[in-house]
Amino acid sequence: MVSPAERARHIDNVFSMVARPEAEATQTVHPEATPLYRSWARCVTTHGLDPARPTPARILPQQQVREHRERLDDFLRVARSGMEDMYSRVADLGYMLLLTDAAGITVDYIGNPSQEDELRGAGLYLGADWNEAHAGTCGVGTCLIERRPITCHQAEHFDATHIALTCSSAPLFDPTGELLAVLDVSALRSPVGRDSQHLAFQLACMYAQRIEDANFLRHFRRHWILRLGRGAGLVDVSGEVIFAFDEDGVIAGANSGARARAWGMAGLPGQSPVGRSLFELFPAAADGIWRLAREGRGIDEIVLGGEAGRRWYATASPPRERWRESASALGRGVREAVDAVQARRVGVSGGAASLCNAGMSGHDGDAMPAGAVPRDARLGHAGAQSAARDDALAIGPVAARSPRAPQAPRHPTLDRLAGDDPAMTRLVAQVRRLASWRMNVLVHGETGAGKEVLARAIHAAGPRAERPFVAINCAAIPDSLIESELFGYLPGSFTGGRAKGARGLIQQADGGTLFLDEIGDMPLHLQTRLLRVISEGEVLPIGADKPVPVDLAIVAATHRELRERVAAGTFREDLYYRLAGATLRLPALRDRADRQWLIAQLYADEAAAAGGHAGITEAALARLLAHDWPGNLRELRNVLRLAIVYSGAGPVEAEHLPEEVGAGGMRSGARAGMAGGAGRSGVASGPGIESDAAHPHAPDDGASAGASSIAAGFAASRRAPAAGHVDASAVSLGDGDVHRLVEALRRNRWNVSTTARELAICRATIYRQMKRHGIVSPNHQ
Ligand SMILES: Nc1ncnc2c1ncn2[C@@H]1O[C@H](COP(=O)(O)OP(=O)(O)OP(=O)(O)O)[C@@H](O)[C@H]1O
Repeated sequence: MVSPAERARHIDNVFSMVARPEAEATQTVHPEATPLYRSWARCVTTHGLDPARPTPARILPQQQVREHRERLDDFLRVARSGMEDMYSRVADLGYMLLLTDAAGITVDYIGNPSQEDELRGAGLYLGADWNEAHAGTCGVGTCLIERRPITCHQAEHFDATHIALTCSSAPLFDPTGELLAVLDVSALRSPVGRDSQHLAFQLACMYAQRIEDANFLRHFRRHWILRLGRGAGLVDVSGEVIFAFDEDGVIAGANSGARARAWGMAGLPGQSPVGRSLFELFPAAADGIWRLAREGRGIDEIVLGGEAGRRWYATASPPRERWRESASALGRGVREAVDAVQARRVGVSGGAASLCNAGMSGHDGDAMPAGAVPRDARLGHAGAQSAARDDALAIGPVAARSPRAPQAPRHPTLDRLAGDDPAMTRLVAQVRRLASWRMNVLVHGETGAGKEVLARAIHAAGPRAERPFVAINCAAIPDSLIESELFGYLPGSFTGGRAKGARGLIQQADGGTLFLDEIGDMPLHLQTRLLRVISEGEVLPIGADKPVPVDLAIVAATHRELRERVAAGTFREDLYYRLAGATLRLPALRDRADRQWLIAQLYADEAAAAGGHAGITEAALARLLAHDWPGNLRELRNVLRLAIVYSGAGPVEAEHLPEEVGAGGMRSGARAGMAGGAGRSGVASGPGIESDAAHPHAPDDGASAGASSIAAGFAASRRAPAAGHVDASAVSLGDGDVHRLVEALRRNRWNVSTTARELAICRATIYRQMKRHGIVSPNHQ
């Protein structure tokens, strides 16, 4: 209990400190407590709080607490297991734990049930509001503002009702770097000395990091993971630095440690590493990282190049989710499949592996492009594989003796982009003509159709090939960071910036190509600044008063219909015309006549990376050709990669493919027809003259209308909303994402949790999207 005399002393102290100049006041306190005294000043001047007028704990009603909890969704489950573990270590010391969201509302708590009344009275309870504006200076509220761990011990609280408490709080960030929650360890009673809380503070930091990393790994469960640490012993379980990357080595996510250190480690100026290639960041370690990732080996020591060539220990692991999902779908042990591949890789003789090699012997063991193997050799190989297997090979084996040397992924050049698809051939021919001109290019195409691959090929084919290619995903960078990422900033121009300032991505692309992916998602105010960059040829970093000249070729890409966005007023028309010097439309994979060629190309790539493989049977190829590939080339690559693993030493057979591949999904053209022509291909010389006549290979709307039951469902929904159908008036049918969402919901019988897991987004997002687009489950109509 706090005595009246202690209260009075505290109130006097707060008033006298707040009345003094900040520099003078903070000199009198523990250096780690200075943010708390800044908070006292804010409480008086900004929040209008009075330490003499106690504010009782504000506990939100259950319904509101539920809403706050729902917004955090799966994260809460991850956090809960971390909290339970932490609580088991601190319960005996009289501590309890709170988890608040970014608004300071307590969304979870664990405390001693026998103290419940006392904890509730002190606000250490579910639903309590610890936002500084309400509760005054406190661990959670001040941590939310400072965005760093903090201890608020006893009389460092602002409100006299809290001065018996001690609280240590640490922030948790989501995978994009947005503040998500605060983990707090508090006690009703504690020794007077602040140092007594040192261990509680360290535990809060450690568990916050663990929970954050667990959430990061859950979020990126479909990505490859690279962990780096300074000590070999711990890196496997708790890398200080974690990157998630895709099959091309492009970084999709970086944990707090990686965001803070990536560029220091690489010896380059500070920017978000997201969207960069790991191999661009750490060229010296590229081979080592790739080998670790591919071969799933244990911990390796690598030299990254930056930080004066310091050594780091690294582990890399393959995507967790894809393996698990497919393992259960195919009813087969992952271990067994991986072992088979590894046996082949290390050249285990005997059994299927040697038979596979024997079948290849007439070809000197060289890696052959898939599909280039003579027919009789393929049949001979298939016969050697298994007498019981009567399915002939449609795509031949890739030699086991010449695995692709571990290396950074290669980007296909223009001549590798098209087989005999007339629209793609025409597109490539036109890109060749465009490449030597200084013209901005806008690429339309569905997700995974190869927009970035095309952008890189354009860059590589032009006079800027030796200069930088800088890619930025406008949708992946949080709004709060995109401006500084793009334009850079001068020292001290915003809170949280680096002391030395940083060059923006635009400046880094000077002389080369800037690839702006998902340009349709760029916020309007940044569109205005980008327009200036393009029209004036100069960039104004944040905090600068003089612009810096830049020479850029810009390739922008989007899966949205930008012209619709212009019409809706969400995309600047003048910027659209600046970007669309030439507009290229990449066809969807299902619309391409060279599908088989592409399957062979990607298979050859994947098989070589796996150290050789035995080919693809005709039955499997038939399924691959029949599939409608909503995820386009990215999906194809993933399916082939996994099939190679599952098929072990034998060829890929139909059973090695995920169930949905070629199992009678929507047929070619249907989805593209509904998606407002996103699947059309061709090139127009300017945005104004694009028309269907310019796209002889555009899908025929008539043919697509009745194509499948799902398409028919959509057609019906245009006429009258029906059970399980979208209210078409509320939906932009040009938006492929909406279709994908509805399809996923249907596939999962409108189970939002299962759909959320499948699409790797949180349930709250799905509910939001359903509401926004008027998607109603049949159960609720
Ligand atoms: N022509 C190609 N040859 C080989 N692989 C390709 C080709 N085009 C695309 N890919 C593969 O498909 C994947 C997706 O390609 P890319 O990232 O260029 O697609 P995107 O259209 O930019 O996707 P998003 O819309 O999601 O940004 C790449 O990782 C690459 O492996």
